[in-house]
Amino acid sequence: MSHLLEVEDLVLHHHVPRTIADRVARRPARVVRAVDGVSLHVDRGELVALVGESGSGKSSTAQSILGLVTPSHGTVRIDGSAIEGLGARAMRPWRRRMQMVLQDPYGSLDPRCTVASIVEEPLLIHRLGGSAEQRRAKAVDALERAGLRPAETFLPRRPRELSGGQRQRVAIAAGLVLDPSLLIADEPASMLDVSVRAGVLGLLRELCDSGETGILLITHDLATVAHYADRLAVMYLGRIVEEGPTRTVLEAPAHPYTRALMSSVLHPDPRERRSRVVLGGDVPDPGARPDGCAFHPRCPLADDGCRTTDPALGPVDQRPTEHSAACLRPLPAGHTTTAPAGRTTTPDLAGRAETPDPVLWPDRRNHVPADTAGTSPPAGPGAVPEPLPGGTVMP
Ligand SMILES: Nc1ncnc2c1ncn2[C@@H]1O[C@H](COP(=O)(O)OP(=O)(O)OP(=O)(O)O)[C@@H](O)[C@H]1O
Repeated sequence: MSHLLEVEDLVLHHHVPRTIADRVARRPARVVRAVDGVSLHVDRGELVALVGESGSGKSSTAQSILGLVTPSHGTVRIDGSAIEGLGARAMRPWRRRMQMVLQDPYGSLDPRCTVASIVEEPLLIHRLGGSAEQRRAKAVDALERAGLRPAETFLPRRPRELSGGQRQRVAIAAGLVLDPSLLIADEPASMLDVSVRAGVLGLLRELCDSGETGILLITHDLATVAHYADRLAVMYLGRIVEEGPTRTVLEAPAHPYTRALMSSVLHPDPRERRSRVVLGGDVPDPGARPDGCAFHPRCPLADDGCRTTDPALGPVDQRPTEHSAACLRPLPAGHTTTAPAGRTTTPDLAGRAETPDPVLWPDRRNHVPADTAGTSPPAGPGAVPEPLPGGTVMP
């Protein structure tokens, strides 16, 4: 059976025009490989999180899926039908089925409009909804589904009269009014207070649980999605470097980049001391992708092989699982690996063996059974923080 959304080998290259300085220096035009061969799928009732640092290509992936930009290569299928490269007219019915929720509930809503007109507008654009009464009824239904109850009391209000969380719910209602099968939410909670974030993300989870909608949630915040996503796809420099069921990836992050993202998440218990690796440097320029594994300049585990071999996304384990990583030395839970020096050991992010972080470098003895494992990392004896190359360690 076909997936609700299936993306295969998606590539988006931006051709950056030469500046005067480039011409003077006789530098060629640059090609930015914002998306560099992404494949993923989302099913109905499923919330898939696309996670990565700023500049990793998450928004470019979303825009390519939605047809807002034309991908250079690859296939995007909705319920088995290929939609990439369709013209505006042919794309119209598909646009209705794919709605986007943007990051900024302050900027995305017209301050002059009432909630009623904001939520009814997509029906008018797509010439749906019938009479004014029918459109109003659909708007009320969408607001209720977005958790704004009683919906009638919100209809005459303007965005400035609403809280940040309520504005984001209005934006979600404006997407829901078209009954989309796929919702792409680009950092929908990142501009909201922590106290209302959970409400908005919980709403997205509820929409998935109703079974009709699938959601691709784009975020840089691994901690937030841990509680809501069914599957994670971790993106680095235009490619997916690790993917799998959320619990599997968080319990046994196989790619050093995923482990570094996890370690940069603040732990709620300040008494727990464990080494946290905050990645040094920025995502490299996608116009000058490093040779070999693109993560190797920031990876303390990189060896000569990583500098020359570009690893493909492949299964982490020999057992049939959905957990994949693009790393020459992926580390599932309890695994040991050969450190650069040739010893068989469990290395820390610096490649040293003596003080493995029990959370990021799980050991079989610390393994948390699946039924007791929550989304927060298990407590364990804390390693004494020490500076690591390529990053900063914080207690
Ligand atoms: N129109 C464009 N022209 C040239 N380069 C672009 C263009 N749009 C995006 N890029 C580059 O493509 C890369 C990926 O950008 P993208 O916005 O998709 O990343 P992101 O992971 O969504 O980041 P953020 O979370 O900051 O939005 C970045 O290096 C960005 O500078």
